[in-house]
Amino acid sequence: MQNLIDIKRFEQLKGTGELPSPRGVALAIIRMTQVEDVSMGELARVIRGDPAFVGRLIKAANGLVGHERRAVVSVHEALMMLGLPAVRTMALGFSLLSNYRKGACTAFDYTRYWSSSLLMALAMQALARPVRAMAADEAFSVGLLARIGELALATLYPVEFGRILTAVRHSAGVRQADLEREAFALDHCALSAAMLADWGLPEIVIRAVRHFEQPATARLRENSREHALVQSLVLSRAVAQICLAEESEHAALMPAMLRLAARLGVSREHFVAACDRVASDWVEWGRLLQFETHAAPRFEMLAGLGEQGETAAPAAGAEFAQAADASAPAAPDAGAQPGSLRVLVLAADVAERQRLRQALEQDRLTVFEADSGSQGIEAVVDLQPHMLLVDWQLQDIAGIDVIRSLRETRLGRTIYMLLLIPSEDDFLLEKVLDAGADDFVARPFRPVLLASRLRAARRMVGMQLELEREREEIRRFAAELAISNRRLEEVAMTDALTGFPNRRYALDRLQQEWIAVTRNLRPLSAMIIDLDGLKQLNDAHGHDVGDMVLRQCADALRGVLRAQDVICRTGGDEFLVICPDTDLGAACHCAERLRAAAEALRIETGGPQLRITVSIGVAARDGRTGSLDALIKCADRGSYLSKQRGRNRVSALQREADGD
Ligand SMILES: Nc1nc2c(ncn2[C@@H]2O[C@H](COP(=O)(O)OP(=O)(O)OP(=O)(O)O)[C@@H](O)[C@H]2O)c(=O)[nH]1
Repeated sequence: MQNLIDIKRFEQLKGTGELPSPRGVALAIIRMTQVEDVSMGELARVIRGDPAFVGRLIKAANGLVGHERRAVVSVHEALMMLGLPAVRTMALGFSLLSNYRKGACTAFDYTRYWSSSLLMALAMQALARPVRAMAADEAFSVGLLARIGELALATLYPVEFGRILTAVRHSAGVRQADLEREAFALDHCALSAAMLADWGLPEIVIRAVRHFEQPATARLRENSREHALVQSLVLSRAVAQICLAEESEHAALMPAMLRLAARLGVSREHFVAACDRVASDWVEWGRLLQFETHAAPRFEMLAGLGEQGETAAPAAGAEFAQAADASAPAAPDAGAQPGSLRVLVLAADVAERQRLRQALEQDRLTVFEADSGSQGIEAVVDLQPHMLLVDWQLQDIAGIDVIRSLRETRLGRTIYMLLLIPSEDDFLLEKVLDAGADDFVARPFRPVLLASRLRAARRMVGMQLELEREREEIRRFAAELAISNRRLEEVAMTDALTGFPNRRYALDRLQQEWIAVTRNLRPLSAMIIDLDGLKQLNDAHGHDVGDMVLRQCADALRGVLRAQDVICRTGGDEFLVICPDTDLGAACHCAERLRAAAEALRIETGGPQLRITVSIGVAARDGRTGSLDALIKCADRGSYLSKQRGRNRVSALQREADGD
């Protein structure tokens, strides 16, 4: 991760407390789903607290079911269908969507941003099954959040980011990411990736989000899952762009999209049907989220145009055309086999290319063509073929020079290269070997000979792919180990009853906050919350009921907590709340809200309805609390004082000492 994003810079931005972040019920859902043993029943109960989220969750689950099965109608079913990780990320996405629909950056079109993100979410979901880069349930949220860095920049730097957007709009050739790096020391792609990493999304997703706007820079292996994920994002972005584009631009955008889909192994028929479904789902989602969605294009019709319009220029400003390369060499028809090997034929003569294509296709290879060296090298980067068949002389350059320069690149070293030579002459053969070709085919070109050469090529490519698969297995294994280590760490830091971070986490976190505020002289407060009379409740109703009281009280406190505060369970009936960037007055105000929430709570036990109150002590970092220990003790004494004064109240020793 270190070389993907500048962690230090991200921490600075995070430290401002102004990065888009989830709130309220969504925050509660996210915290709950971080705990492995959270029950579906508990989760469903919290989710029902947000009727808007209920609707969106059920709708997303129905998007997965497709039309073959009975529709999902309850929260419980939706949870079973989607699973915890997907629900978690979905809560995150929808919470951001609800809370950041408007903002201060006047040049940033918030509605269009979310409309486009929603389209990407739907397209990712539709592509997940045929492409198999990731589970469809998670794909939705990945699409929704893939460009969150832009929203973050609009939120953090409304004026400066607005200026950049305006500059990009008015001057062709200026790249948004370059200007962002100049102004903010990181661009929106890096920021999106850092935010997703911070929210705990899997590493493969983070890397894909980091690179999908400039896939060529990522240098990914063609058959890897990561490559498929990046390309799915590129394609989903293209679907979003075409849905939002003017009608006059549709025909120009379609061919590149169809080519990309074919390269991902998605047949034309399947892709067009998926796009039409995305377009109609988008309109429905628009209604649910109260977004304006205009009539989406009819993909069926555009696909027809795409067949005739392969050479049409991309529309001005169409970002996708840059990523998908509208001038890519002629791709095969939808017949491209998802698992078949790709061979790129570089030959100047059209008739010869045609003959080679026939022979290669008979051998079940997927054939791409180009006629010049420069076009060929671009095509190699774009298509990453398994084999290359290069003619002795191309339009602009000798075949051996193409091979030689490709062999100097990492990508070129993995391709099996055959050179077509004019005759089987010793001098030529020496040159072939010198240039780094793996084999040759001499003229006059004989299909039987080519077939035997291809057999050797297949064996070599097969061995190489096998090796890569093994490497990928090892990488995946290492990643799984890292994830399970992380889970263990999380479990060790989490209180099982409430799902809150535990005492160990609280002290670590408080220590970090203490160091941070000492450095930048910002306020910091803490509070100790102690439940009143839990022993009596335990004695009267049993320990199980005592547990219910603890859990429901914890939920109530979490429900009214501000987004930046962290609540932890530090003892049997004791909680610690860390309030960064908060002075004593503001902390007392929060404490009062927490106290009132506990008092208003009616605890359902399945038997009698119970009530509980809490005693709170508040302390802020100042000259009198010169150490972390002193801060905690001061808050603790405050809570003791609240008990002494009759419970159900908030006390702050520092405020009393100041006579407030
Ligand atoms: N049900 C349940 N009870 C717990 C848990 N942890 C601690 N307790 C109980 O909480 C009670 C705390 O008792 P005390 O410290 O006397 O506090 P209290 O009864 O809340 O009374 P005051 O704090 O004086 O208002 C004890 O009876 C503990 O057994 C738990 O996880 N579940």
